[in-house]
Formats: sequence, C-alpha cells, structure tokens
Amino acid sequence: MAHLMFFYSPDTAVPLSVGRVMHSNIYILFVLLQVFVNKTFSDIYKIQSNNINYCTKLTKKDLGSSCIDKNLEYPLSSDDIDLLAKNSLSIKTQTCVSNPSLTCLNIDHKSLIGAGTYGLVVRGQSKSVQFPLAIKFIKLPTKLDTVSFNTIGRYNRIDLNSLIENQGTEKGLREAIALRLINEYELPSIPKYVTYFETSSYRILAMEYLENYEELSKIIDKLSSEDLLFISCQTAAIVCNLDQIGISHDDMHERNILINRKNNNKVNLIDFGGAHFNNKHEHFTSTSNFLKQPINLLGHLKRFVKEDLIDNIQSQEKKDLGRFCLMMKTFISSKNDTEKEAIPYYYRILFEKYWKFNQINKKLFKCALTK
Ligand SMILES: Nc1ncnc2c1ncn2[C@@H]1O[C@H](COP(=O)(O)OP(=O)(O)OP(=O)(O)O)[C@@H](O)[C@H]1O
Repeated sequence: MAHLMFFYSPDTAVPLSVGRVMHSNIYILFVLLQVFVNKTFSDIYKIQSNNINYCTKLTKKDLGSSCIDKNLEYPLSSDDIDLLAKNSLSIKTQTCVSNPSLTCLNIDHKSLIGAGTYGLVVRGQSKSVQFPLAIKFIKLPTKLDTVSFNTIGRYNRIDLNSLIENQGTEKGLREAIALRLINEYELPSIPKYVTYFETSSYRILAMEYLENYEELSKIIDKLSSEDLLFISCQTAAIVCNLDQIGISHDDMHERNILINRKNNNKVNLIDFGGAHFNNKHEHFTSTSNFLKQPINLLGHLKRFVKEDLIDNIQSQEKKDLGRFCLMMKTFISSKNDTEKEAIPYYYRILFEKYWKFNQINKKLFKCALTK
C-alpha cells in the first residue's frame, strides 16, 4: 500500500512532456483520467491514514513516526481529567492539534511509552505509589453508525475502528482483572496493578512502568544462545506460575516479553488483554505450545536445544495440555535422584541441561542465573 500511496498521492504531477506530444482533446481526457485516479486513491489514502490499526502498527515499530504526524489524538474532556485526578493520577497533556480549544493526551517522545492495536500507553504518576506508571488508554466504542459514503452517495464501509475498539473494551477490563489477581497472589515479573476505571470516552488502566525494559522483538537478533536460554527459561517460569493460579496469558508474542538488558536480561510479561481465567483449555493452539513461548523464540530454542527435545515435549503437550508445567513442578519437588529418574527423559534433560529452575516461597518457579 505504501507503494501505491507513493504513486497515486494527490501531489503526483501530470507529466508535462507527455501532454505536449498529444492531441489537445486526448490530453484533456488524460488530465481528467489522472484527476479521477488521484481522487480515488487519495480517498483510499485518507481511509488508511485514519485507520487506528494501520496507524498504531507503524508507531509500534518506530515511536514518534507517522501516527503522531497524522495526529492520532486522544482528546480529554473535563470529565476525563476530573476522573484522572480523583484516581490520583497525573499525566502530561497538550493542546489538540486539530482543535486548539481541546486538551489532548501528550504523546511526545517523553510521554509515549508504546502504542498497541487497542490504545496508547503513556507515562504517568500517582500520589498513592512511589514507582512511575504506564497508563493505558483504550478508546471506548464509537457508535457503529459511523458509516462513510463514497462520491456517488452509496454506502461505502462500516468504520473499522469502531469494531476494533469494541474488542478493546473487553481487553482493557480483562487485563485489569488479570493484573489485580496476579498482584493478589504476589506473582513476580508482571507489572504491578495500580488502578482501573472508565470515563465516558476511555478505559484507563494504570500499572507499574517497567523502566529500562525493551521488547524482545526488537533485540532478539542481538542476543546470544545463552541469553535466549535464560530468557525462555524465565518465560516458562512466569507462565507456569500463572498456570498455578489459573491464568493463561494466551497472547504470547515477542512484543509482550520485555527484557532488561541492564539487569541480567530479567524478563517481565505484559499485555494481559487476551488472558483467560479458568486454565481449562479445550484444545491446543499456537499460543498454548508447551513452553508458552512465542514462535520466534521457540525457533531459536529449536536450534540450540539438541535431541529434538522441543518437538517431543511439544507433541506431548498436544496430547495432554498442562503436562509441561506439571513436569516442572514434579522435577522441583523431587527429593532425590530416584524421584527425578521417574520423570520422562526429555523433561529431565531440559531441566538438568538447559534450564535451571528453583522454587521460591515454596510455590513460585524461578530461573537460576546459570552464567
Ligand atoms: N507496564 C509497561 N511498562 C513499560 N512498557 C510498557 C508497559 N505496558 C506496555 N508497554 C509498552 O507499550 C506497548 C503497547 O502495550 P500493549 O502491548 O499492552 O498494548 P496493546 O494495545 O494491548 O497491544 P497489542 O497490539 O500487542 O495487543 C508494549 O509493546 C510495550 O512496549
């Protein structure tokens, strides 16, 4: 599409040299055709640049890019601002670019943390906690009657944004519930929940800001096999801790795994908008692979974990979902070598040779730094 936009941008000039060699009538026809083509594609271009999904995908890769130029605005009403204050939250605001009489969420490079499919995450503070905050704003559904019409007045399309935002509504609430539960059980390596509330325009979730963390997707190619083993071990420990309290993340991908390279590649897991709470999966899905590892990380693991361990454990999990975490638990609670030997070979090799687990506070899994 970027290619098309380049070619058919409204700024594309009609080449003069071509016009000169043409008969004048043909030339007029040619100009009209160009205008028509430009108009049609400029309409498509407008739809694309107003589409939140399209816009945020670009921003996610490169913060501060096109979305901000194209004014991805989150206007704040006085009701929104009051509720933020009532919840002891403070954020930076700015005048809305499209309408200077309105106040918008500030999304300059100091404020904007990230943009996902469903909303924006910005920096903030709270009087009730000491640590810095990441505050997620999810726009409430716009009315489904936001239908646009094409030039000859016929129904064109339902606004896709409103459908996307409808899903976001559920996502925000799910994430708040998951984070609250995780906090109550004091599970480590997941941002601390601070508050969740709704205004007439937004779902707002405030959580701990993970300072000095980077998305695994952005650094995966710079990491050594040793680093990746430790990161995958920590991910497995986190998801098995979640399994123990009946929460399944269900959206494991490299963008949701944050790494602190300044602190021994410590892992934190974010984005619980797709979380499930009963832990009783009916079928095996790509996000419920045995390690609950995202696909790219799993690919790396397969290269340096020998003896087809990964494939074997994976196929076991397909038959009996939850087996991997159960084996991890059995391994850790084994009191002697005889008990360990009763654990199937592949799991034993993985835990003895590649991942070193221990348990803290009697029930939490933790990865030992094996360097
Ligand atoms: N607590 C946090 N601390 C630091 N950065 C965060 C935090 N939460 C989110 N981020 C950053 O913001 C980005 C978007 O957040 P998140 O993935 O939760 O949004 P989303 O709308 O649910 O995204 P997705 O499109 O992946 O569903 C993340 O990829 C991450 O870089």
